[in-house]
Amino acid sequence: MNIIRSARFGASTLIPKNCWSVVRSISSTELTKLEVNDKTGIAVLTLNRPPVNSLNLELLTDIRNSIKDAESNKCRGLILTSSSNSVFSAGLDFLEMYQPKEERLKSFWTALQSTWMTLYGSKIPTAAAINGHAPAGGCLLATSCEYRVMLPKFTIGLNETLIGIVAPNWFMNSYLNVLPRRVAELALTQGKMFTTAEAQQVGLVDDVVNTKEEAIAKCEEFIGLFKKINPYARALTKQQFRINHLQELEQNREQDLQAFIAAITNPSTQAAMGAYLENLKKRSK
Ligand SMILES: CCCCCCCC/C=C\CC(=O)SCCNC(=O)CCNC(=O)[C@H](O)C(C)(C)COP(=O)(O)OP(=O)(O)OC[C@H]1O[C@@H](n2cnc3c(N)ncnc32)[C@H](O)[C@@H]1OP(=O)(O)O
Repeated sequence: MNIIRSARFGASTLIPKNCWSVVRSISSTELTKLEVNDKTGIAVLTLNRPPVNSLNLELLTDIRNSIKDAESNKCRGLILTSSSNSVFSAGLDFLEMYQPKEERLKSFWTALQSTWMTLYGSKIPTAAAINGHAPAGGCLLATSCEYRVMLPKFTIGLNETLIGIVAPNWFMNSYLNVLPRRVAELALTQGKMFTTAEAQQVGLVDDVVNTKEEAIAKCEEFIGLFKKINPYARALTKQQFRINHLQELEQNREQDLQAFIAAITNPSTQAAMGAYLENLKKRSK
């Protein structure tokens, strides 16, 4: 086969010459698809864990690997979106946290920490095309990006207090990176889920559009703003804004893990989570 190398996005990428297409798959798993537009160099990472993209150990691991793949392929930016028409991500998978096995619980939280650090600290521009509901961990993914655009009539927010759990510092820091302190405090203490319109009003999302295609185009527009900016200067500037939050978790990973295990395995948390889950199941019937 006639193979050429893509000099633009990394020398290791092999492209069959006769099948050159604008959108090319970089990597894909059962749960995620990472595609790059060869014209723009912008990658789209689609979460694909039906029905609601709840974040379990495997999905978190695939998301982290995909971000690394986008970086190592020298993509010019990364857009996160969902294959669902109604849910961006339902947040952490309750089945990982309800009546858990300790070893799996540890791996799960460690994967979440790593995924967050990789996304929040990514050197390339990141954007979220929020084409569905984004509660809790879904909101964390979105707020870890640099730009958010959302479709109408969905909801987004950190609703942990409603479930009887406390969002860790780094969840709060991601929120505080986009929301004024008072708005964040009020929202977090109430477990508020913002409608799309409310989210735009408080600045939780930057833009609202009607379709997923428009959302991706808006994200591309945002990433395009950096076309003429030196990527090294851009990355270091972003890092200076985020380094304290990243270091705070990096230096306290073990304590954070132990705090999570203690909080989740506490009988009252398990009872609250069980009741929440039951309610969720009832609602979905
Ligand atoms: C260091 C200090 C201590 C740390 C403490 C822990 C901190 C971290 C804690 C939490 C972060 C989280 O992310 S917890 C997850 C929070 N997520 C939610 O509350 C969302 C719940 N889901 C919904 O509201 C809705 O499902 C939806 C709006 C996202 C979509 O609604 P829709 O009507 O489209 O779908 P259904 O409700 O019918 O759901 C379909 C199906 O999926 C199951 N489901 C939904 N969400 C989850 C989930 N997060 N995990 C696992 N499963 C989920 C739902 O039960 C349905 O299942 P069945 O079809 O089997 O009934």
